[in-house]
Amino acid sequence: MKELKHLNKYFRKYKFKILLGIIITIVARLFSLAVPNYVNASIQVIESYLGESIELSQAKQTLFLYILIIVGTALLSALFTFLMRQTIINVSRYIEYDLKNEVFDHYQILNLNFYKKNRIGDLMNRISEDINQVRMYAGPVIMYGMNTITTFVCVISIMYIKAPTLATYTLVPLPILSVLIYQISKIIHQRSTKVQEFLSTLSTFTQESFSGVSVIKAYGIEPRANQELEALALEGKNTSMDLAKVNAWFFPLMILLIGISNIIVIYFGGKQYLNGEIASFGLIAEFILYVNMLTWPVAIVGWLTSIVQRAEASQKRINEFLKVEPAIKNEVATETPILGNIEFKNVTFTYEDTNITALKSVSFTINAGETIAFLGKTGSGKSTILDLVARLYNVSEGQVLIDGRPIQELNLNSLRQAVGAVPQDAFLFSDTIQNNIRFGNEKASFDEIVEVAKKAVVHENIEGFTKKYDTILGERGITLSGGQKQRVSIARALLKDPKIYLFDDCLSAVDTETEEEILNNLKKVSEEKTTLIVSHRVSSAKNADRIIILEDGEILQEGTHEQLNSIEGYYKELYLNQLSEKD
Ligand SMILES: Nc1ncnc2c1ncn2[C@@H]1O[C@H](COP(=O)(O)OP(=O)(O)OP(=O)(O)O)[C@@H](O)[C@H]1O
Repeated sequence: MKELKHLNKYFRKYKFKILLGIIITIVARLFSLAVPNYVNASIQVIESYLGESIELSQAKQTLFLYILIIVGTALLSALFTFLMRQTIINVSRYIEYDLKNEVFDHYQILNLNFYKKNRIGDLMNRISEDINQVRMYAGPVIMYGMNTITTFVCVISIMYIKAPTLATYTLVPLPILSVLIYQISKIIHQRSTKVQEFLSTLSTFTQESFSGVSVIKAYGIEPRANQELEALALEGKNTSMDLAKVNAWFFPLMILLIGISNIIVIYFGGKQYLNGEIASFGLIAEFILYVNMLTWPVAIVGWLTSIVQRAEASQKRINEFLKVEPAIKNEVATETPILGNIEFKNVTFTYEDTNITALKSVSFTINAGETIAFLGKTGSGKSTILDLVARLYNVSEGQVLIDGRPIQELNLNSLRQAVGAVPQDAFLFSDTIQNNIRFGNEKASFDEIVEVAKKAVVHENIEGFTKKYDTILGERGITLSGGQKQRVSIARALLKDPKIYLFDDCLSAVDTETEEEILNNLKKVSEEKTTLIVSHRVSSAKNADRIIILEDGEILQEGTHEQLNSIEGYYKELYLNQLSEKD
């Protein structure tokens, strides 16, 4: 129960609702307790009439009254049972909502390394399936737990007050039932965990097959994919059958034990009645009803125990992530305006997960308003520089300074607001094109969106779609070409109108003519902005104020196009190569 303590703050938050729920539960049970008593009383009325101690009309009148009481209390009990669910189950839904928000908010502040270390499926599972298990603890366990305790205390007390010997005989099978159900619940739990794990494997497999369907088809490996799925499905069938077998024992066992208890009541009750130890056989009927009232709570004890165990395991998984401290924290409460001067002072950066040192003692200065291009072979550290400017990671050694201040002394929000990043793999949401661009500035008008789309040279493409800017993208809609995606992503950054632009190889899928047009537009837009362009093409870099060539995380060359072109080296070679390719 150590892990579940995390929920105490929520229990405190909803304490009045929970208290009300508990009171309602007790009231509901008390009303239901009236039924067996009046069934007994009704039988006694019939006994009295048969014994000729009361008249028929009097018997009818009393019976009518008792039946009204039985129906009335049953209805009231049903009403309060409904209210019980409405209060306690609602509280569990509130707690589920709060916990989901807490976990999601925490996910949001964790940095990219966390997402590298953990699989998306696992993150999704913890925020959905695990929280659902925990909800079962916060709702049904409290509700059925209270119900069980109230029923137990009241029913057993009444039974002992009315007929202690018969009560003892009647209750004997119940602990056996409880232990058996607990054992079965445990096996059910183990086997359903296996089924859950299997379902997770199956959904990962199918999701990958659907996402990679074009590769599967292109390589003609459908039969292999089918075989793999068949093997998985067979395993799934076996695990599900194992679960079904043990599930099949649950209800027959309960019915058997209820039956045994009923027989005990009838046998011993009947004997006692014949011996004159109990006054009326109405009491036997009353006890049969009590036994039936007790059976479900007894059976449920095992079920509740397994829910608590499952919730504890799930909360442990949730707590593991909640305990992860964000590596990048906002340490400055007040906003810090940003002008756009950037300085790298002997920056060394090693990726934690791969231990790759992507940058080795890199130093350069970029003045606000300058455009700098970064070129170099793949893996030379270009994208890493952009990530460090946006403080997606903290540097390992050295310092990144923005406007002369260490980057960690800036308000993180102000920094991220000041940066307009266009990543290498443009990510677009399953939404309209318009909303995808508006992501850069929620308040932008439609005209402003069109204007940036024109600058990113994607307006005409968008106009070509039937629904134009309302075209839905992604899984539910059309798939844009790589170049179109990149340009929508550029439009999004332009709409943000930031102080610093970070363009990470974002024209790689665009033909050179369009590239030129976009670069000309960008030049106008980014005149007063600090612009960092990462590219593999000289055409994207040649107009920059300065070009930095990286190799293996170190600066190899630095200068203007003319300067670098006048000396032998990587840049000139690349320029000549690309020039001849163009010709
Ligand atoms: N998120 C990451 N986790 C671990 N290692 C990384 C990560 N991103 C990059 N690396 C490694 O760091 C090195 C530099 O990568 P980076 O992406 O900065 O290079 P790049 O010059 O932008 O390459 P490209 O031109 O192919 O985009 C590479 O060796 C890469 O494998």
